[in-house]
Amino acid sequence: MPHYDLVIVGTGSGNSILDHRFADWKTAIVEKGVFGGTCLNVGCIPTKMFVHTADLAATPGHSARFGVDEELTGVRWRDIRDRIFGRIDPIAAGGREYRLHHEDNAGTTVYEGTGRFVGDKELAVSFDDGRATETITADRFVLAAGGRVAVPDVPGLADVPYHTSDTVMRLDELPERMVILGGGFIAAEFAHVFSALGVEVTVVVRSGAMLRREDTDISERFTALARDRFDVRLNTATTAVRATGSGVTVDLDGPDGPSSIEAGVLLVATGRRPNSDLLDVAKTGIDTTDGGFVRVDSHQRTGVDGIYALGDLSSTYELKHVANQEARVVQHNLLHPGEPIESDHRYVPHAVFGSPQIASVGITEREAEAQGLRYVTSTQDYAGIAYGWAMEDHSGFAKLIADPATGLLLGAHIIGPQAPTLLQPLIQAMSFGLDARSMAHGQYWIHPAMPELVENALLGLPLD
Ligand SMILES: Cc1cc2nc3c(=O)[nH]c(=O)nc-3n(C[C@H](O)[C@H](O)[C@H](O)COP(=O)(O)OP(=O)(O)OC[C@H]3O[C@@H](n4cnc5c(N)ncnc54)[C@H](O)[C@@H]3O)c2cc1C
Ligand SMILES: NC(=O)c1ccc[n+]([C@@H]2O[C@H](COP(=O)([O-])OP(=O)(O)OC[C@H]3O[C@@H](n4cnc5c(N)ncnc54)[C@H](O)[C@@H]3O)[C@@H](O)[C@H]2O)c1
Repeated sequence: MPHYDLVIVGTGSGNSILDHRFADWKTAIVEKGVFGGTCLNVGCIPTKMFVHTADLAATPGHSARFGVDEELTGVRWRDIRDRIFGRIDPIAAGGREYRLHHEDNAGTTVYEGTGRFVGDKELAVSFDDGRATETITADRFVLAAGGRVAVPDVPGLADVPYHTSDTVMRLDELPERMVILGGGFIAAEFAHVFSALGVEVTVVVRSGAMLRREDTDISERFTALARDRFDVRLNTATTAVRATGSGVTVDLDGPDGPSSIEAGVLLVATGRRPNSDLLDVAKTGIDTTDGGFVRVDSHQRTGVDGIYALGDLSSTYELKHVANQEARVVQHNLLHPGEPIESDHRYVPHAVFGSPQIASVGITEREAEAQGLRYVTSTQDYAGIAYGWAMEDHSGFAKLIADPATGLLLGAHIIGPQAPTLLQPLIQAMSFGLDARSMAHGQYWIHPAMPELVENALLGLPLD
């Protein structure tokens, strides 16, 4: 049975751990799918390439108010798709090739199969091509096996062809109509993408708002704007799904009673779940949460000596920048076990790249209330800053939540053009303990640029 110093399961963020400092280690990487994991192949990167393309396609729809009459004369879906994956697929293939054949990886064995624990630090790797299962052991493991799409229990769903974020970006043809189940990140981003490219989109949301985990003001504004663009069914249950003629019929039950929609494509976007069950982590003594996330401490250590976990397998954030940060922590702690460092989860931001964009860090007003904090808020509309006039923006805003005594920011939420870029200095302020007054007054703000949105929001905070 081959024994290693270190085995890494998963080539998403896990693939970034091995570098020249591990050259003397006997290492193995186990990957069941495409090298590079979710973000590169079916997540962040292709979706944002589609989002940017969708932004371009949507431009003629709102250019007339500037006195510029533009017309969208066509969308070449296959060209869009092939340009995007023509860029991504070679990167994944290059990553695989590097680990398999480059001299840097002379000490690394790549197992292109599925790992599953069968005993204490014993991992059985099975292969799709009929090769016999191999069992490997190691002193240390890094579990970076991510998560997968969670498919809801809807009657009939298992019997119809449906898509998920794993497959929908590789469609051969755009459908006339698409039904999206779910009102979260993926629904918000793909509704924008496909609607901008000419597909009639219906979004089915079981609660009363899209993106309801955002600050309520943000979620309400986003939902209102989404309803102007797509058919958004709120407070609606999906009761059944049936295959019909050219696609799928989705039976719904909402505030106006039962209804049905026929669509060429059904996209299921109702969340993801960690792969701890497929990896059978319990067999090596690893504990999981009720949601199936591998339990780790602040050093990314599981309860089993020498086994670390990171990313979507152990983190409820399910964000790439979190997985990457945790991978750096694990890398350090493998190399310097006597001086372990901790992951920093104090101010984890996220962004939703729909239209409009949303970016957020820290707590929402709802959370501030629930925690009984003394707080103040300030909201600045894009419409109130010069660049907002230039953009004719009438719906975006930045909302800040701060401690009135110290001026330290507790949360920052932006909805509107370039929201993630505008949020970054606020993340920096929170991370480095810069108070709102110092941030607003202690530097120049370029006039008349978009960051004046942030400056004015800071100045608007009614601090003590
Ligand atoms: C559509 C979509 C868009 C997204 N957009 C963003 C975004 O804009 N910004 C952002 O921050 N995050 C985004 N995310 C989330 C982000 O992709 C993930 O948080 C991140 O990729 C997680 O990285 P990871 O290394 O933990 O897991 P993954 O990248 O999922 O890697 C896990 C790897 O392990 C392999 N594996 C799993 N089980 C086994 C096994 N038993 N044996 C062997 N190999 C195994 C898998 O094949 C996979 O390659 C998006 C996700 C999706 C689905
Ligand atoms: N820009 C980004 O960072 C980005 C983009 C896409 C995805 N992601 C990551 O991928 C993860 C998955 O995205 P997602 O949109 O699938 O999940 P999500 O958790 O954001 O949204 C899931 C949606 O499905 C609904 N839902 C859940 N179960 C349901 C059921 N049984 N029936 C009907 N509706 C149900 C929820 O109420 C919610 O509206 C996200 O949590 C996020 O971390 C990130």
